[in-house]
Amino acid sequence: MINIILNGCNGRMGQVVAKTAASDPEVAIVAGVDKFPDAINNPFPTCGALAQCADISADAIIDFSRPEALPSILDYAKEHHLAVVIATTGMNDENRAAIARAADEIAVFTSSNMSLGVNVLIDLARRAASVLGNAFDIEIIEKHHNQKEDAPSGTALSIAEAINQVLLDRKRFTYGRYGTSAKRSADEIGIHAIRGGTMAGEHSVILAGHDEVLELTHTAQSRDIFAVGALNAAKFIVNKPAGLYNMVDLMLEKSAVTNLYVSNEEAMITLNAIPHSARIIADVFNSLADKHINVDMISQTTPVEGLVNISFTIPETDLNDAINAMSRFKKQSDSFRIDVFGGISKLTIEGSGMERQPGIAAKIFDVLAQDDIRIKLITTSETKISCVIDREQEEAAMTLLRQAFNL
Ligand SMILES: NC(=O)C1=CN([C@@H]2O[C@H](COP(=O)(O)OP(=O)(O)OC[C@H]3O[C@@H](n4cnc5c(N)ncnc54)[C@H](OP(=O)(O)O)[C@@H]3O)[C@@H](O)[C@H]2O)C=CC1
Ligand SMILES: O=C(O)C1=N[C@H](C(=O)O)C[C@H](O)C1
Repeated sequence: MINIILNGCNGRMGQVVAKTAASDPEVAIVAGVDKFPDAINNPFPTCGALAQCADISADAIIDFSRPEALPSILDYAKEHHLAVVIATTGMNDENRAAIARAADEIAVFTSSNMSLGVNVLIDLARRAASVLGNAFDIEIIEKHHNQKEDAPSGTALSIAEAINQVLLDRKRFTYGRYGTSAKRSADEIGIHAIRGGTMAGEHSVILAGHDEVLELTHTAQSRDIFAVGALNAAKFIVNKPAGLYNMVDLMLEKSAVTNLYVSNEEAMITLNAIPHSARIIADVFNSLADKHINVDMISQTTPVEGLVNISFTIPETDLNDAINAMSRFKKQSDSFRIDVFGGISKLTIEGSGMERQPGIAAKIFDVLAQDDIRIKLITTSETKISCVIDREQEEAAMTLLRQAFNL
């Protein structure tokens, strides 16, 4: 259970976060803070200032209030070693510097938009700008309810900053456009704020070129998405080391491992003590290719006294042909030996966030060690780790890995 102090609890977002938390068994709002604490009868103690929460035991603070609240939040969190989720927008450079300093001591999560969709929009906008950004005009339009205090929205600024990053900071931001000499120049990103009614939030990125327009839009259909995102952020940073975290970190952790699958139609061959010669090694794989044998995993040891071991997997049905093809290399060294492993399974653990998430391989080794499941061959790429194990241990390995990675 994660115990949360909710700053700005009586506001629009504060109330939605409190309601969302009430139906989430993993979190509890243990206290709220707002300027006028008695304005709403909350189902948790509500104080007029964070300092009055001193006797309340908590793990994290979630803040949906005003930038003015920031210094007291950071001071309180540092003093009580709490993680902080800052969702409040309209922060100035001084606020951002204070957040960066606090992140040396505590875990701080910031995002101008806690929804998953907007963070994907930012990624898409960045990609579109990297291809079109110097030839197309880029404009951002945001629409919000008539009670919003800051303009443009924090999200619109995050989108503009992300786009400008890929354009090497070559664009300046133009806020609205008015007048008789308002013709657009090429070095602008236009940012426009619309206010009205109860709109929860809409952000569009327009890339306008000659005779074509690409428009990317995200619409928040309720505030629930921000509340769910903020609670997920709290779950994510509690117990994390001090540092600055954001939605990309959260999404990467979630996507670190997304797939686990097994294939058991392969066999493995190890060529022991083959000369470390580029020509001979090329010939090994040419002889397999000549017999139309599809090689999957390949791993080579570092050379010792001019010899290496090479292991590879092939379809089990091609095993005899492969052994025959390899026997011609017997004369290449006195100690040359072919080891053949049938009855193997290849486990593949996959996830697009893997390359930026340390500890995945360690976790796999740890998990398999619980049942003394020994890896015979391992290969990795940015998004995959494949391990060959004995087929009779396949079921146990799959169960352990599924549990460990919640798959
Ligand atoms: N990152 C995200 O995903 C999202 C961020 N936001 C941001 O969250 C913030 C709040 O939005 P919203 O809930 O709509 O705004 P509201 O004005 O409805 O709520 C803010 C609440 O905080 C109170 N407050 C003001 N100052 C303090 C303080 N120093 N300490 C504690 N409470 C204080 C306000 O009181 P009073 O009204 O009396 O001043 C109000 O009750 C905004 O900056 C908004 O842009 C909003 C949605 C999503
Ligand atoms: O004030 C709001 O309502 C919102 N504020 C955030 C912002 O400024 O970007 C996020 C969301 O769009 C709603």
